[in-house]
Amino acid sequence: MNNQEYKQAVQELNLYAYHYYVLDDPITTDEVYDELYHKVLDYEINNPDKKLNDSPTLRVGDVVSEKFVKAKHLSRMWSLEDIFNADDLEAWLKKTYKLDENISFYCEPKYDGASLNLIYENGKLIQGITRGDGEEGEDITSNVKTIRSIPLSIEHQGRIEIRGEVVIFKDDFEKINEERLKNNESVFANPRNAAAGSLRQLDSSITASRNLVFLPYGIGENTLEQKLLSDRMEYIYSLGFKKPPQSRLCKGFEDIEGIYELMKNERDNYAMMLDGMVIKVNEISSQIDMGYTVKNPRWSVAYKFPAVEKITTLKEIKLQVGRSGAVTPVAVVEPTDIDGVVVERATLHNFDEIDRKDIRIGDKVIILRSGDVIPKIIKVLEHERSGNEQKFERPTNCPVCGSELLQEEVLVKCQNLSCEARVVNSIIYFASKPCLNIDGLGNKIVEALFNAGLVKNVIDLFSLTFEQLMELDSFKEKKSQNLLDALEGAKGCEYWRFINSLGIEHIGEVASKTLSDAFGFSFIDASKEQIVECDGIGEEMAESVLEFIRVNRETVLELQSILNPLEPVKKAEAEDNPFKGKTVVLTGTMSQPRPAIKEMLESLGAKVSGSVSKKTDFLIYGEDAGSKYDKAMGLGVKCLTEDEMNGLL
Ligand SMILES: NC(=O)c1ccc[n+]([C@@H]2O[C@H](COP(=O)([O-])OP(=O)(O)OC[C@H]3O[C@@H](n4cnc5c(N)ncnc54)[C@H](O)[C@@H]3O)[C@@H](O)[C@H]2O)c1
Ligand SMILES: [Zn+2]
Repeated sequence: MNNQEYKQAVQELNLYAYHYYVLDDPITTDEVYDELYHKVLDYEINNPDKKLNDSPTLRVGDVVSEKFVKAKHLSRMWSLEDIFNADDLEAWLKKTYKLDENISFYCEPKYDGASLNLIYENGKLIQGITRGDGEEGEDITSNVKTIRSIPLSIEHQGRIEIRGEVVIFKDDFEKINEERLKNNESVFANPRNAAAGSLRQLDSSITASRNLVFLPYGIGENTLEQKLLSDRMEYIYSLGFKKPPQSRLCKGFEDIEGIYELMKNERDNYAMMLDGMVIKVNEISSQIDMGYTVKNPRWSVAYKFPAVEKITTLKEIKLQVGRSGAVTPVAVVEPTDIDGVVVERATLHNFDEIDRKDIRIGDKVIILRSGDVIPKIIKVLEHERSGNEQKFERPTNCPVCGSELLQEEVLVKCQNLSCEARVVNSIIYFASKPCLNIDGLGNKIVEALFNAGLVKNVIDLFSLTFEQLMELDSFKEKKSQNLLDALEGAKGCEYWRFINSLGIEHIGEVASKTLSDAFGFSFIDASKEQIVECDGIGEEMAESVLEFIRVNRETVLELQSILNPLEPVKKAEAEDNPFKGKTVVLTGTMSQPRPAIKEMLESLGAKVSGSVSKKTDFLIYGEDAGSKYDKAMGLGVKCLTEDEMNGLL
């Protein structure tokens, strides 16, 4: 890097930082930012006399937005030096041991959110301030007071600054985006932006609606006497703050690498996004001796995880037609390795989102892949356009059957009930695990059956003959017989499976069970009033059921007579007990398989649900409980061990 390039890089970094910190709308990935930042840092080490005053290496964060009233921190807030691999760690440890040999390390997750400083005096929360430039930030006290994991009063009387990260849990983030798509609003790029943007709202009621969570990671000004950071943090948790989902005291390199690997491998299972692990010297007296650079503590470092966001090129937009006829756009991108997985396709949500973001073929885009969620395009890099990018034309006809498409609110739908895509996908759905669970009826086979003209709907499946199957390519005796056996085996299924397999819009496994339990075979004659009385079934779902039955009554009856499902037995009313009528979630390893415990609880009249929400009454946890436990604690749900549960019975 020469001086000219250095000056340019500083400008570029400052522009990135402004979009990231002030506007909460980054225009590049952390990876690109970090790489350039380190080049700038190297240049400055070699050319200290050329260092620019506005270099990002000299500053924490960015200027404070004028939208808010400014407020000073009692003691300064810092950034963190970052490292990326075992060699960096070794070098960092060497440097740190030189300052003090007798140290140990406290490791905890690096949360990817927005930093916040809380000031308490005489046991009362008096101010909440964003980090800002480290000296002063934005006074967002009224927003902060809406966050339920921030106690408004604590038992500690002395003046104290408690620092932490404000995050949005990953599944809340998905829900917010789903909701925004439904309301025709643009989606948040990632949980970090959503958290930072929600925290820095001028209208506190918006902050309050976003389910933000505060995780403390440090202490500023204080009068504490504990000599170890880990003891101080324990004390903070005891005041009513959330604990990290993982933390460990480490002696040195081996220990640190061990817990780093563990957190990195588990990162998808935590409720919140992590972008690394933070290592801190545990002895407070050593921390004080080591002190700070202009920007970072010398006693701490961020050990980053591999990036989950990458820049790639959008090559093509393909169209997919689902079983409901909904046509969705799918992005085909230049194959890109993200944390060990090559990503070639990404979701674009819907056509309105393409228009809103003005996504064009040939654009450079940021894609995010985290956990098992489908990779998404979260951002178009408009400033990188060459002018050769092509606008995408919204389809007017079904890409599969050619019939005219209809716009239904935010969805674009093929109305043709015998459209191959609709038929094939609905048969695949019919045979899938949570429906009739018919082995051997995947994509390829259903397509072959459809193309041979043997199957035009699910009822046709049950008149297939051995001879017909044998005439198909790739079908030999065994495969043909297996398929016929599997179809025969679907008969006599549980009634809820039958309901679920119909593919009624908005009616999934849980609702199917509810309807089956509530109505049994008279499900088909239930009225809207009766249906909405069921727990967890709203107006929209009820209307969807009625509309489906109205149109498909004959088919449903015919299918029922073919499948001959078991009539659900009405459960005897359970005797009074602490779980009756309550919603319970199970997590972790227990003394018996979870389905057995689920059944036991259901027989007591409890509803056992798969995910934790505000409506959950109890979480019952076994060993190695992960994100569900964190989430339940965050929401204040009563958490019981298996023994405690048994104790209540
Ligand atoms: N994409 C972009 O355009 C862009 C622009 C600027 C900065 N960035 C990103 O921001 C990073 C630099 O920003 P920074 O100065 O905020 O530093 P940082 O995010 O690397 O580290 C410091 C911050 O980490 C947070 N943190 C989370 N968990 C913590 C824990 N357990 N202990 C201590 N702190 C914890 C705190 O908020 C703290 O202020 C860069 O690495 C870059 O990836 C990206
Ligand atoms: Zn079609």
